[in-house]
Amino acid sequence: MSPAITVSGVSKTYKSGHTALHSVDLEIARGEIFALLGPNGAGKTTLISIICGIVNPTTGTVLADGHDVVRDAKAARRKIGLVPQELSTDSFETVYATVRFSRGLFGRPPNPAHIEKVLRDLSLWDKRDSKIMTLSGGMKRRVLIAKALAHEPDILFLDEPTAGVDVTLRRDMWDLVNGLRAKGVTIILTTHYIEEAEEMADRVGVIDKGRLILVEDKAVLMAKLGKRRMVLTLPAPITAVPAALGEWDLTLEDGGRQLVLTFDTKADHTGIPSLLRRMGDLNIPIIDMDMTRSTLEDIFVGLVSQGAAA
Ligand SMILES: Nc1ncnc2c1ncn2[C@@H]1O[C@H](COP(=O)(O)OP(=O)(O)OP(=O)(O)O)[C@@H](O)[C@H]1O
Repeated sequence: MSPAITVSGVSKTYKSGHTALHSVDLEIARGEIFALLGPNGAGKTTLISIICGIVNPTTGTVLADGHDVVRDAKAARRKIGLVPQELSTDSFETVYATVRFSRGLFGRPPNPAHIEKVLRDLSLWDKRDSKIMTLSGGMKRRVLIAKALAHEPDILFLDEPTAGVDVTLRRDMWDLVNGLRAKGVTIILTTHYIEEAEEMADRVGVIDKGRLILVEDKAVLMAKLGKRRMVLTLPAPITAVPAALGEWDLTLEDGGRQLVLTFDTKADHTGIPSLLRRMGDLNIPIIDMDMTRSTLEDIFVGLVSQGAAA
């Protein structure tokens, strides 16, 4: 089966001369939930806008469900729903009319049962006759999602779905994403929130300064995330890890002054109590003990700052 999205060699230089994307390649499988992480200005919105056919790439091609988003724009767009960051117009229309109209835009026949389901799923049914301009920010955000789902897209883009939203909407959003996942909808979300990627994504991509610098299964990243370090500071440096401590995953750092144990927090045994007992038996003194953890955030910040140094 062909991928849901194929991005090949996509670059974007705006009229201002600023290059927002440098030759991005990315494949997204059907039914996958893909989180695109990156700092402000990294190029996330530009990439999404190109895939959705709103912005033209300077070079490269994008296929959505096999349709070229520039040459075969109409067919590609029918497959795609986009939840943008902001509601661009404060409409006098009602919620129901707005969402129904969105469906019509994509040439889909009317389906009141589907519109009702979408509005109910998003707790908007009671507000169906309200004018958009009278709604709270959170409710407007729900309308954006309803509009994107009105034409039953196979691929849904969520651009910063939970930036600045309250906890209830955030939870509803996660439930909604899980419901769509169960139906086989492909979901691509951009986010600043690492925990959001951890909660929802199958795969994570990190974009920095217009370059996709990492694409990885979340499980692999979480395995890295699960690593912890216990740092034992010794009163005097040693030249090698003592042979009697060979059964633990130990390394020497800080010129032999620190003995570092790396362990997996998810493992049944961290090895800490037995190591400390053995060191006591061997009369190896310790003057300080510290725990550090590598998180997805660390991995992300590390990658992005490496990019900054380059
Ligand atoms: N229409 C435009 N004309 C010129 N430059 C633009 C335009 N749109 C975006 N840019 C620039 O391109 C870069 C990438 O912007 P983009 O909005 O894609 O980043 P982002 O990762 O989505 O950031 P954020 O998280 O802040 O939304 C930024 O430096 C931005 O200023």
